[in-house]
Amino acid sequence: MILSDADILERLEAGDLVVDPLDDPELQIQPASVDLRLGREFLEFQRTNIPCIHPNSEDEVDDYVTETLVEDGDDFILHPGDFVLGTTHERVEIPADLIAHVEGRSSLGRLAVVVHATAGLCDPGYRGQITLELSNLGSAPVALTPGMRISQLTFTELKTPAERPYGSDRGSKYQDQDGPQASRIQSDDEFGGDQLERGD
Ligand SMILES: Nc1ccn([C@H]2C[C@H](O)[C@@H](COP(=O)(O)OP(=O)(O)OP(=O)(O)O)O2)c(=O)n1
Repeated sequence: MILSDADILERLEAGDLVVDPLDDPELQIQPASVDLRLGREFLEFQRTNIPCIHPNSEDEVDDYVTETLVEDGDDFILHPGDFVLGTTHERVEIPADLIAHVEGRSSLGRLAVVVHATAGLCDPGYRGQITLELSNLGSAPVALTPGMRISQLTFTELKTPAERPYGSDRGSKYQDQDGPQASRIQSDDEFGGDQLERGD
């Protein structure tokens, strides 16, 4: 079951679902979603000196990105073909019996701005800001202004609460992230590895 505006408000008031700060609930709470605003930090991949990003490399992906902080009154210009990481201004806490989906807003989609290139799921138990995978599929640069409503979160109730919510497990490498977080895929190995053995 997907939560409606009334359900979302009820869960926010109960305090187990958190969207913080929610400065303008009337504007941000939509019929079945919550609009989230763009934060001011961005991570961009350096285009030089990267031989290849290898998930099994010892190098952290953080070594390959540069951070930009957009000052008050400034915009971040997303050029055609660019891919950058941004962040929601809001921090969320998803209770164990809900899963949240990060969706783009139609108004930005119509400008060819995609908010999550692939991953758009916030696990039950997840806490933190949400890293946005921003790309511009169009042919015109688009100005992104910190504070603009950039994405929306929908919430689906699980049949039963997760037994091992995000954060209780040995993975959970993005729990409590603050600002855009580059991929930590390299730490997959220490959590059991994703490689097949010969004969698998
Ligand atoms: N666009 C997104 C999608 C997800 N998340 C956050 C919320 C998720 O609960 C958490 C982990 O997402 P995934 O499970 O998709 O990521 P991984 O499987 O790579 O990480 P892990 O091994 O930690 O589960 O990251 C985010 O910040 N931005």
